[in-house]
This record gives sequence, structure tokens and C-alpha cells, in this order.
Amino acid sequence: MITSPFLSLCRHSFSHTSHHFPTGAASQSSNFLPKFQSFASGNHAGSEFPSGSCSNSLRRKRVSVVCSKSILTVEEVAERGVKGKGEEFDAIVIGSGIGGLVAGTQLAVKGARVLVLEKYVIPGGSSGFYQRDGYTFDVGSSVMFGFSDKGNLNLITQALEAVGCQMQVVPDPTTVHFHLPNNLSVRVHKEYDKFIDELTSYFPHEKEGILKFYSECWKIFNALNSLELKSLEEPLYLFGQFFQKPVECLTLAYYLPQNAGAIARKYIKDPNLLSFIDAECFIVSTVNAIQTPMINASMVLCDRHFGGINYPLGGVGGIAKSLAKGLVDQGSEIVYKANVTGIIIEQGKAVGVRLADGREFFAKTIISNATRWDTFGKLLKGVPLPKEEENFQKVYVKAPSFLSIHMGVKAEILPPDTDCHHFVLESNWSRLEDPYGSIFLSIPTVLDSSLAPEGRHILHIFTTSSMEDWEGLSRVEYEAKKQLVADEIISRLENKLFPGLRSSIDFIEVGTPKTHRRYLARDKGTYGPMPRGTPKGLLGMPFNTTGIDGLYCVGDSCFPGQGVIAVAFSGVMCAHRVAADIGLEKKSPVLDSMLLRLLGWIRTMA
Ligand SMILES: NC(=O)c1ccc[n+]([C@@H]2O[C@H](COP(=O)([O-])OP(=O)(O)OC[C@H]3O[C@@H](n4cnc5c(N)ncnc54)[C@H](O)[C@@H]3O)[C@@H](O)[C@H]2O)c1
Ligand SMILES: CC(C)=CCC/C(C)=C/C=C/C(C)=C/C=C/C(C)=C/C=C/C=C(C)/C=C/C=C(C)/C=C/C=C(\C)CCC=C(C)C
Repeated sequence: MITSPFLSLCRHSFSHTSHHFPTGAASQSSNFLPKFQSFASGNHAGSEFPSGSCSNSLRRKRVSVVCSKSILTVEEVAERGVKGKGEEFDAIVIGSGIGGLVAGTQLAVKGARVLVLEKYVIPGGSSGFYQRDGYTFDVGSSVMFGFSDKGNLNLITQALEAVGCQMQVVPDPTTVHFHLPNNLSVRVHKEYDKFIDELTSYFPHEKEGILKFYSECWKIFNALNSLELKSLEEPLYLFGQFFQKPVECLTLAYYLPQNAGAIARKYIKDPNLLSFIDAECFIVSTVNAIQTPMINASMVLCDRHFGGINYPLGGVGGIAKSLAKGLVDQGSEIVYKANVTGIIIEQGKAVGVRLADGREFFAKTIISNATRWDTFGKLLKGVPLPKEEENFQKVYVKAPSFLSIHMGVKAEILPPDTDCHHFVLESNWSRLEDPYGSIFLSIPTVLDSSLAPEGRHILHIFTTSSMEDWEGLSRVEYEAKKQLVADEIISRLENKLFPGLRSSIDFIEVGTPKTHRRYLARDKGTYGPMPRGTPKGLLGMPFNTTGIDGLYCVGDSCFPGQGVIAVAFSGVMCAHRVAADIGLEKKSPVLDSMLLRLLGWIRTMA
């Protein structure tokens, strides 16, 4: 196995953890209730993280509470007197997805006292993990952008480094292997020229168009990569960037309202090639290229060749675990089993949160990593929907959720040199966006064999699926439907990729949109926002401030949208804006209100 030499400080091992993310659980099933005690108990918490994985050299000077462990139960926090009415944190973060954790850690590093409240028993949300029968499964995607040692866009690497953490990663030589209609089989090699040669071999008559489209992506990527990334809602920073890098900023401003499909159509005519570009974009946004913002497409279509895709040894869950540990090392707090059911508003300002058990916590600012639909639909009670949120909901709807199959299989079923990530749409382009139409498949054990018992591989399969499809079923009907849909997907993979797959299955667990809703606390189990029609690029995407004073949002229903690296960026932006508002960074109130009004007005044009 080749490991990248640049990230070698710590190797995360999951061997101590016994946490379960039961994807097979219907909300009705009590057999799959999480094993809270095994992971969240204070007595064991100190051993969950290998010591030495994060350096203390960045420990902030002004530490109000020094934590020796990263996992605190609600009871422990209360016992230690960390909270209380009257005692304020600088920021409370609702949820510990990557968006929330990046916002929390960045603030903690700037000297803020942060409390992260997570409903589940471990951090990470859709970037978490669960273990079964010797397998360590990533809950969500295993394709990690922004995790290299190069440039300014390696936001995952930077987020970890900010709290003194590094992870060992395995470079993935192929981002994804597409298996598409008309026997189009394209590997996206890390080497850009090799990928272009392979694509051009199918479309020699479109060589020029291919080069022009991807070169335009590079123009945007290079502009992005040259900037220091902070809050686009903070005028001193934004104007500073325009002053230092005018060409790059104007390039980005020019592409902000544009979509990838329209640009592809300037250069490419072949409908099959345009459908291929749709599939490229679908991975990024769960919609076709016409609806995918050009900036987001460029980010992903180039980073895979620039920094490359790198998989963290031990599994994706290690990223959130490291960030949570880093947060605590900075003197801040994370509490699990803390289900926030309400945001407390006093005189129009968000001042605190209420948990399901009635406990209340107070802070100068509240940051919600729940989706905007959950935040404004469930956590804010008796508050009219702010105009900005109305606009957001006019432009964006909830993307469908996923059906996921986590499988352990006999290793011999995979041909030698099988790639780690596959995207399968066998015969009909028009099924690309249909529920169960396209199949995503990740085999992370190709890169890290430690995730499965010896002689086994992990197949993590997912396909889009809507909540409506799973409602109103009895328990028996629900289980039968899961089996039926999973059987169909397995047959398709058997026919296309791995003959005999079914007989090699050692372990299987199927999750539905209900599972995603239950364990990720996302309305309808949604994967994130999706434009209703053809959006004006990223113009309509809200940033982090909201119509409620003191309340901020972070995560995939904020600019720039879905994706682990995207939510990491939203975390960086959010932390910067909050830090300015609580006096930890410079700010100009006059320019602030001008810029925020201008941005609000720009969004109405989306
Ligand atoms: N769904 C997937 O399959 C998948 C997989 C991998 C990565 N991703 C990416 O990750 C992105 C999401 O990241 P994110 O940071 O926005 O969020 P997230 O959904 O990953 O995490 C949100 C966290 O907030 C917690 N939470 C929500 N409501 C809460 C409440 N009321 N009280 C306490 N905790 C609460 C959840 O338990 C969860 O841990 C997606 O856009 C996607 O691109 C998704
Ligand atoms: C403000 C104004 C008005 C103006 C100004 C101008 C400027 C300066 C601008 C700027 C801008 C910026 C900076 C921007 C930024 C952006 C970014 C960073 C973005 C990012 C993005 C990212 C993304 C979207 C990502 C995504 C990803 C994803 C989703 C992934 C996924 C994956 C998967 C699903 C997997 C697959 C699998 C298989 C195949 C198996």
C-alpha cells in the first residue's frame, strides 16, 4: 500500500470503538438502538482517541476550561458547571457534522469558548462511521476532496492542522470509474492528461471541445486556489482580496451566476459527451450539469487532478474524531446525546438553546449545523420565517435522500486492480437523476484493507431515493421493500461488474431515507439543497448569517452547498463572520451592513 509521505503524524485506529450506526434500522426497530453507554460514557471516553494524534502546540492561551477528554455527556458538563443560565459561551454549535466541527474548531483556535451539542453518540454526521462484525463502514461518501498537501483549497487538511492534527492518507489513483450507457467506460485518473486522453479516445471529434471545457474549469480552480479563503460576508476581507487579487476575484464574480451545463454547451455538441458531463456534475450536486454551479463543478473536476483524492487511513470517521479532539484540546466542549429541540430567542436575538431533556445553554452566538429546513422549520418556534429563508426555499428544494447498502464480501469476487469508486448507469441516460437510476459504489478496502476482516472487502453502495417511497409501510412491508430494492441493485452490479456477487456476501445492511433522517437528523433524510429550476449558479445560495440576530447557519444548505469540502468551507466562512461579530477579528459595522444588504439584494436576483 502506498501512503502519502506528507501526512504521517498520526494513524487513527477505530479498534477501541464499538459505536454502531445501524443503517439497517427502520425507525420502528428497537434491536438497533444505539449502544450509547459503550461510547459516550465518561469512564471510557478518554481512551477513544489515540494519544499523540493531535499536537498541543496550538493550544490557545486563554483557556477557561481545560478538558482532558473529548467526550462529555450532558450530565458531566452540568456537573462540571460548564454551563448554566447566566454563564455564556461565545458560540454554541448545534450539530457536529464537518460543517459544525470546522466552524467550532476555527472559532476555538481564534480564542472563542465554544460548546458543540451533538444529538448522536459520535461526531461527524454524514461523515461518521459505524462498526459491525469486524467491518468499519463510512456512513457516507468515501471520496475526499480537499485532503492533499497542496494549494489553498485543501480545506480538510487545513481544518485538521488548525487544531494540530494530521492524518495519514492513501492517494487514490482513480477518482471514479464511470460505467455508462453505450459501453462508455471512463476512468478519471489522477493524472489530468491521462484522463483527457481516455475521454478523447471515445470522442476524438470533440477533442477541442473537451480541452476548452476543462480548461475553463481550470481557470476558475486556479483563481479559487490563489485566494485566502474566509468569509465572503466580511467586507474588510473581501475588499482586501479584491485589492490583492483583482483578476482572480473578478473571474470568480463573473462565474458566480453561471452553470457548468451552459458552458459545456459552448464547446461540445455530442449528446453522449454532454450526458457524460451531466454524470460528472451529478456526483457533485445530484442534479445535471445545466443545474450545477460552474464554480462547484470546477472545484471538484480540478481538485481531483491537482491535490488528488486521498482516503484517510482508518476511515472517513477519523476526520470528525480528530476535529472533535482538536476542539477539546483548544479548551472548548463537545457534548453527545444532546438533542437540541429549540433555539431560545430573546428580544429578537438568538441567545441560547434548549435540549430535549429541558436543559438550557446560553451563548453570544448560535450556529446551526442542522439543515436550514430543520433550523427554521423545527428549532425556531413561533418565529415567522425570515424573508431570506423564504427566498432560499423558493429557489431550492430538499434533494432526495439515499438508499444505502453496506456490504462485506469475499475478497476474491473483485477482479485484480478494481478501482475504489464506481458510478454505474447501464443503458439509458434519461435515468441518470431518477430514483434508483444511478448507482454509486465505493470499495474503500481497495485503499485501506484494515477496514474489513482478512479476506473481505467492503462494498458501500448508494442510490438516490425519496422519503415518500418509504412512508406508510408496515414493518413487514418496509423490510420486504428494502430487500427487493437491494436485490435489484445487487443484480445490476452482478451483471455489470462482479459476476457471482450475491453468493459472496458475508454481511449486508440496508439503510433507507428513514434511516438517514433518524441518524443524521436531516429533514426527510435529505442529502442537501437542490435547485428547483435552473439556478443562477451560486447566486441564490445563502451564506452564514440569517435574518435572526445572533443566529448563523453552517453546512450544506449554506454556500457553496453539498460536499464534505464544501461544508468545510462553509465552516471556515462561518467562523470568520462570527469571530468578527464577537470581537475576535476586525470588523467595520458600517461596511458590514452595506455588504450584507448588497448580498441580500444580489440573492433576490437568483
Ligand atoms: N448523506 C451522505 O450520504 C453523505 C455522506 C458523506 C458526506 N456527505 C456530505 O456531508 C454534507 C453534510 O455535512 P454537514 O456538516 O452539513 O451536516 P451533517 O448532516 O453531516 O451533520 C449534521 C450533524 O448535526 C447533528 N444534528 C442535527 N440536528 C441536531 C439537533 N437538533 N441537535 C443536535 N444535533 C443535531 C446531526 O446528528 C449530525 O451529526 C452533505 O452535503 C454531503 O455532501 C453526505
Ligand atoms: C461576494 C461576491 C458577490 C463576489 C465575490 C467574488 C468572489 C471573491 C467569489 C469567491 C468565491 C469563492 C471563494 C468560492 C469558493 C467555492 C468553493 C470552495 C466551492 C467548493 C465546492 C465543493 C463542492 C461543491 C464539492 C462537492 C463534492 C461532492 C458533493 C462530492 C460527492 C461525492 C460523492 C457523492 C461520492 C461519489 C461516489 C462514488 C462515485 C462512488
